Amino acid sequence: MSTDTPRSRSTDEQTPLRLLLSRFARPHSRGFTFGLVTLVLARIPQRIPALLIGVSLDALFLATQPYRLPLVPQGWIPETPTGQLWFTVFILAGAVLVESGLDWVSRWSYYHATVHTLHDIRTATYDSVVALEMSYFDDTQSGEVMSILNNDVNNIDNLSEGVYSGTNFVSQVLIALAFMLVLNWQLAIVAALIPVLMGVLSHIYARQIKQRYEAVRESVGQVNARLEDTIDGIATVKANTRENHELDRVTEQSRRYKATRWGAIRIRVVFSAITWFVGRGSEHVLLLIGGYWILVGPPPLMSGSLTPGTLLTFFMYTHSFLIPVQQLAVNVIDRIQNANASAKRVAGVLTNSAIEDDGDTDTLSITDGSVSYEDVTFTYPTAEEPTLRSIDLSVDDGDLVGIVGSTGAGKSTVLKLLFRFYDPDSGMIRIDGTDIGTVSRRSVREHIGYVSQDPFLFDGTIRSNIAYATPGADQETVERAARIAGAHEFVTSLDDGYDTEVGERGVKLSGGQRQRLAIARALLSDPEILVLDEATSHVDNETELQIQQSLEAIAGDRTTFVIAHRLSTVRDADAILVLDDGQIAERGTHEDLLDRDGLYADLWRVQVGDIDAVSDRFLGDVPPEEVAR
Ligand SMILES: Nc1ncnc2c1ncn2[C@@H]1O[C@H](COP(=O)(O)OP(=O)(O)OP(=O)(O)O)[C@@H](O)[C@H]1O
Repeated sequence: MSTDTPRSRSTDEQTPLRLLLSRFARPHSRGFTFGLVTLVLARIPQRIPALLIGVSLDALFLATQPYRLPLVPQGWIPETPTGQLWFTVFILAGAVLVESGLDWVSRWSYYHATVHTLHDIRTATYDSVVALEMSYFDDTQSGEVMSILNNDVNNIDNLSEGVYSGTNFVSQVLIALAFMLVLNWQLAIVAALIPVLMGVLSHIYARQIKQRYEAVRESVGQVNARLEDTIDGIATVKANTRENHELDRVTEQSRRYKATRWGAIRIRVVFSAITWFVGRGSEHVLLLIGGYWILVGPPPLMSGSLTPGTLLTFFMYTHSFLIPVQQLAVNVIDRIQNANASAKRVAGVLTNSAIEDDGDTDTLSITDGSVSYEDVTFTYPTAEEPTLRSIDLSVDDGDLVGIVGSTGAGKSTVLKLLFRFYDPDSGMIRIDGTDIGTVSRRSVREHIGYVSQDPFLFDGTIRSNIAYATPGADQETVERAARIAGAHEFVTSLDDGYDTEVGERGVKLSGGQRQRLAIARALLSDPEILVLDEATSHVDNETELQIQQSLEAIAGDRTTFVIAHRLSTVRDADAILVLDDGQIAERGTHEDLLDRDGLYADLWRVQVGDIDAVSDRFLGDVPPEEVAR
């Protein structure tokens, strides 16, 4: 877990944006503030050229006014027109220089703070995602999760951009208006109507676009989920020649995305046109009022004089803030609403209450590794009926327990509860007498080695995969684990041995090879309890025999659970549990169970090919494809 961005859920009802600002932007507030203050300061020199040009027009070219500048002592201004021209150009150059310098430090500071904030949001969101309970991943497609972690986090950049541009545009307008007020306050009030009008329009726009952007972000997630699904299953798609079917499904999602996106763009285009028209029209009204004032005299409700130079300055100011005001009304609102929709999805993860180990600080300490289930009943969050009912079992430390039963009987689920991937509805699971529901999940998992049905290898070398849970392990220890798992021989036959790159998800290895590496990985950390879930399902008969023979070595003196479809794998187990429809139907050693002549005996007969001896009851219960397995 990252230390600089602690995983903490907000308890109060914050809006997504506020949550992100208070949690992630605040630590970088100095960079943001400095960036915004210098941005605003840069707008002052930006407004000087229009003023100077107006004054020069009146004083130098029309010669109707003396050369005078607000706040500049008259003694500083040269007396000759040529001197005044040089003075004008000198100040213009100085203004541009100061503006560029301030803009440079402003961007540097602001964007530096932005990339750091986004980095913190990204890592904290990832941290929160991996901390979520398994049920979140059961309900959410991985493409959707990726879309939040990637697209939505990146999209929050729009918020930073929006705030920066918004501050830029607002300060451009306000500072221009301040200059205008000094020059001619009456005309300045007319000019101020333009941003006010735009403000009203942008308020309407913001309300219209909000929901549309939320729909867009949602459909981006759905498109990603669809794409990821088909790319993950590309071999199945090709083998079943379902490329066209998948294309149709992707096209359908993409069509939905296109429709939501177009809905947002349409509104944006319409508002762009309206604001542009209103802005331009207002500018022309200002020109009309100013021109009338110069040619005829002050219009109604106005008094005093107006020079052509001042009107030119006004015209340049209003013209220069037309684009910012229009951008503010549409683009900035657009960016902020777009980012807001993403912030909502990111905040949904950050504030998700289904966090593992939330508040569980006690840790499990294991001395022996005995395990007991006491009347455990469990229902998957998305299921209606319990998957496990009244499971009772007691395993002494060091025992090897086989778990068998037909497909879907609940074998994997029994052991998922041991890892606290889920907690039981009722009943209790104890390890060495401690109720695992009272200690942190991490501490439980640290003591259990796990080889799943479909072991996952990470992109990297064989060595790094074996040492995944024990990164500091030396070569000798890695090799020892690989030998026990029956992997050393094939690894050393590869050109690069333990340095062989396995490819994404281990695609460059066979299923059996992946499984053996996963067993080596589980053994390396020398856990007190080991869970092998169908660890021999992908291996050939020869390898299975090897693993079966070495099962004793693999199990060592640790408590070991082996889920097996091939009953031969567990025939020497200290105890075999036979699961049927979420309940333990039978238990005992291989011989006990054969003597009992129940479900296990039938399963055994099927596996040794003695189909004629299988009981009618079993044939009635079990679907034909299961008999054939
Ligand atoms: N995440 C889940 N959400 C809802 N139901 C689930 C989930 N995982 C498994 N199930 C259901 O729970 C039941 C038991 O599944 P489980 O994987 O434990 O069976 P199993 O005995 O290990 O089967 P198999 O031998 O085929 O691996 C099945 O009906 C399955 O559909």
